[in-house]
Amino acid sequence: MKTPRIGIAGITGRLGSLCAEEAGSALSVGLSRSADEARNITNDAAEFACSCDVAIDVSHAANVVGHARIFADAGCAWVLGTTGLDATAQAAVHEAAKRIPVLQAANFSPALTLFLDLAKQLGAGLPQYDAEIVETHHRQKLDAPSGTALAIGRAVAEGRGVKLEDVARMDANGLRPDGAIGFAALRGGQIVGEHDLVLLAADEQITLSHRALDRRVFARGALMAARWLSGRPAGLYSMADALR
Ligand SMILES: NC(=O)C1=CN([C@@H]2O[C@H](COP(=O)(O)OP(=O)(O)OC[C@H]3O[C@@H](n4cnc5c(N)ncnc54)[C@H](OP(=O)(O)O)[C@@H]3O)[C@@H](O)[C@H]2O)C=CC1
Ligand SMILES: O=C(O)C1=N[C@H](C(=O)O)C[C@H](O)C1
Repeated sequence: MKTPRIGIAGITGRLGSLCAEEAGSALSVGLSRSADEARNITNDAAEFACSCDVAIDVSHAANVVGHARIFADAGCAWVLGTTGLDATAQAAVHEAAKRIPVLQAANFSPALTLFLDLAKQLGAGLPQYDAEIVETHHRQKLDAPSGTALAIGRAVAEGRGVKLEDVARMDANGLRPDGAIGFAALRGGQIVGEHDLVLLAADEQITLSHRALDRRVFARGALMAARWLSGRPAGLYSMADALR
């Protein structure tokens, strides 16, 4: 099978630039708000989508609705790692997945992908324990809580047979309701990404921790996902699907 041509949306960014390095000769095009012909970077999403077989999108949530339509029209596969999506953007992702293969992952790390399974198990096995999710990221990060923290929360909620939207506690003011899943976000320095899931009872607590030590772990995961996704049927896939 031929190597897919890889495009990177957000190619000038912290993660996008590492994805470009990892893609090597498979990199066919980049997308940025500032075109740079010498580096084969366009600012036209439609031109971008026609110049690659699979787009790795690590840009900004504000672009997701537009990318969903443009990538689906062009028929290019979409690896979506951008976080901070609102309900409208998420709905656009679901619509696009009816027409093209889409792999959406808030975190491309293989270990973090397994963490989500463990979080679901812990949620199911310890339904009465207070669940708290603490994440820490570099000072430049725009969205909070992180997409990964929300994915961990969704996994715990799924294990408990509830919807995260019904039990999420974003603000610790007031008495903690039973069954709440709490979130706390810290921002500072150049922390690549830290996530802790803590389950607390009166007589014990358990903490599941993940530390991304090098942002390259995400870039490598994104490239693996892109190679896996290219040529698949339309549908919405996860990192877990790619790692199976
Ligand atoms: N799934 C995963 O494993 C990971 C996901 N992420 C997510 O990827 C995204 C990018 O992260 P990161 O690389 O750190 O961010 P950066 O800010 O470093 O890069 C994002 C790039 O997107 C471009 N961009 C396009 N539109 C906008 C906009 N409206 N506002 C700001 N930037 C825009 C910018 O490039 P230009 O100015 O050239 O257009 C910018 O360089 C985030 O959503 C982050 O949470 C991050 C790490 C891991
Ligand atoms: O913005 C980041 O840096 C990261 N974003 C992702 C998220 O929001 O979960 C993944 C990782 O934690 C790094």
